[in-house]
Amino acid sequence: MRPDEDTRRSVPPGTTHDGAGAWRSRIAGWSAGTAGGLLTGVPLLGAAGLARGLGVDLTSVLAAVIAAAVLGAAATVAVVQRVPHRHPVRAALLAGAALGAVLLLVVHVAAPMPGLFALTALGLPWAALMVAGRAVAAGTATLRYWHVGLLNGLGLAALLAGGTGGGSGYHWAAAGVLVTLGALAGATAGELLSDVGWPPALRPLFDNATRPATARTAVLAQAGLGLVVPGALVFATDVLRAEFGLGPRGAVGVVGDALVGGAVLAVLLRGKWALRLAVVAAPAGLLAAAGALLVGPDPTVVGVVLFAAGLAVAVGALVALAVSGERVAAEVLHPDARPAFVAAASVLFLAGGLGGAGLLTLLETRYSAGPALVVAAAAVLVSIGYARRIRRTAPVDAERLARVLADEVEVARLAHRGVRPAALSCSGVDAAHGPVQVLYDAAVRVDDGEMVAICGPNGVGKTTLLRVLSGLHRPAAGVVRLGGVDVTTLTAPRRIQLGLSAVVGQAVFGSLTVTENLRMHGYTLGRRSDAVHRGVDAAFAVFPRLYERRDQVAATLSGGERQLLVLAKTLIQRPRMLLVDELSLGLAPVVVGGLLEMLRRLNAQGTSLLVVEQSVNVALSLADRICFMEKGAMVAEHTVGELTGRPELVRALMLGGHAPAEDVEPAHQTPGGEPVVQTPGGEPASEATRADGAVIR
Ligand SMILES: Nc1ncnc2c1ncn2[C@@H]1O[C@H](COP(=O)(O)OP(=O)(O)OP(=O)(O)O)[C@@H](O)[C@H]1O
Repeated sequence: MRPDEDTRRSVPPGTTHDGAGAWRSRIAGWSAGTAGGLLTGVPLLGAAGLARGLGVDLTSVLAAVIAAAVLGAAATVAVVQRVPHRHPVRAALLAGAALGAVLLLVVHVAAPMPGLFALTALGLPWAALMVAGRAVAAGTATLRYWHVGLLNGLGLAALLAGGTGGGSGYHWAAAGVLVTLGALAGATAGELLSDVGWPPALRPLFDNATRPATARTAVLAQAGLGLVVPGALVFATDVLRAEFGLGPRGAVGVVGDALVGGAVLAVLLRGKWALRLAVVAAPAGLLAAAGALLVGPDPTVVGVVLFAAGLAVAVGALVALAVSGERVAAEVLHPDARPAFVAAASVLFLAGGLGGAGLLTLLETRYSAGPALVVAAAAVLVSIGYARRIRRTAPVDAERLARVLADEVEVARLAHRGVRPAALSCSGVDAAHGPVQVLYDAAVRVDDGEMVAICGPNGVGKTTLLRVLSGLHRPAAGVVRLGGVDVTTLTAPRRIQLGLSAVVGQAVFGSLTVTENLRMHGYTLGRRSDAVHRGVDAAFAVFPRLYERRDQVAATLSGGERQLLVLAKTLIQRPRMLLVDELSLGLAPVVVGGLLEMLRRLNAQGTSLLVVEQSVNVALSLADRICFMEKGAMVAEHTVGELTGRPELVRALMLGGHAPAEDVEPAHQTPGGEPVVQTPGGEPASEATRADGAVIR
């Protein structure tokens, strides 16, 4: 498979938010949003009606809905990942229907209606969310239609629950199933009308979608928002009945009105002020709703109106917060990652909604409305914290995206002129080990056929950068390109298949012989038996010393021989680009000399190389160019010609990563001198002592 087949754009042509595709995308966005709102709202808002109809407590019904939705989500994602990606809704529909049928069979004798009801929750809401992810591929404009649809769907669900809430829960359940199936049909129609593609694989796209800090925050904020918005609606319906003495019809009616008010407010709170105003309006609304509870428990008009108004303001502000946060995040995300981002945000929104509905109602029925309101207030505060963080991180992420997009334009421009892109490059790379950030905006570039070395003091992040490049460590930000193709989200095995190999550590099987190690490696790459044998023979031809020890177990090899074996393994991979970490570490100069010779031969055969080296002398004897790292960032870059004969400059770069001011003029202006190193084996010719007393070779 060619690289561009694997990393092709997930947003096909014709899906932009302008031109002929615009109305289709908007219909898809709106219908998917409506379906999502209905499918979420009907089981949640109808739970109280069903509980009454069946004579069971509300918490049990909500628990059943949550369990069914989680099961449905897992099934939907599993099915969608295994069928042709062009028809996710139909696949999800099938999955939901099949699981629902099984569930119906199981519960038929005991309680048919809860089974039918659970069918509503099972899988179907997630189908709508899948559509949402695709619909928004059309652009951020469609996002707005999706959100409007979501509110419409939730409002419709409230009206439906209000209209039938006075009657039997059975009738409600039947009506709910019919309406949700209708909504899903609408979403399917949206899918058919829109030619938006679905990402080839969810996992890497979700990874990508949550990589910039802004997007990650916005996705997490959705969970809190979900908890408050759909969760609060269920809770509010119950509070209106229990505290204000309204009937079921009246309660959902008031909630429906509050939703309409919230939707109007969400539409009004737009632009750059939205994030600022919403963070004030949301707690104010919640406070007003809590204050209304103090006016109760008498069913006074003032109390109900104040409660509904507070709810409307809180919900509207939170939805505005969600939309603005999502829009800001979408703007700092690469267009390829946007659909997955919205899908991830939607899934968390619904998860928060289901969890919130269960939690708030449980607190309210077991204790009182007070603790439930405290939890809702905490969720609001967390969401507000997220909104503030989004404002802080967005400019940095936007700048980074601009750089990545500019890179892409440059790569395309050069390709158009027949110029080959860099063999390997990365830019804007941030990476952390747990909470400790190690790489800061790191960048490196290796041209075709070039040998580049990375030097720097211990612990500055050289190995971490190599692991990011080879796919062994997931960066928090940045982009890695192999031959101009973005491979940031590809796994290490996929990168090996695309020609990028890494020698990191001395990973060999100690109990296997040299030959077995090489064969095993060939098989793990998925090579056929004859190809593996040819690869092993080729490796032995290059490494006669290994051939002599072909039947010796790897555990008994010397350090240098083991390093040779690791290199031989990479030969079997036939890499276009090879990354090597600390080849000379702990080895005698004569052994290092032999290994370097091997690297030169590989390079002469067309392999580009990026080596991490502690020993600047080894780097000087091997590479065309040396990049110096300090505290997780590249601070200097020189050709070997510029460094040769300038030990002071080299020493300064190794000590602090920066060249002294008087020593940065081009090499041809400096007086000639002895090269720092002359021997290919990397024999040290000069030494420097760092501030911490360590000796730099
Ligand atoms: N798995 C890990 N868990 C936690 N911290 C780690 C881990 N690996 C590396 N680090 C830390 O990250 C920082 C950078 O480590 P890294 O190995 O990338 O540096 P380096 O420049 O390659 O160092 P050296 O030249 O000594 O090999 C160090 O402070 C190290 O302690």
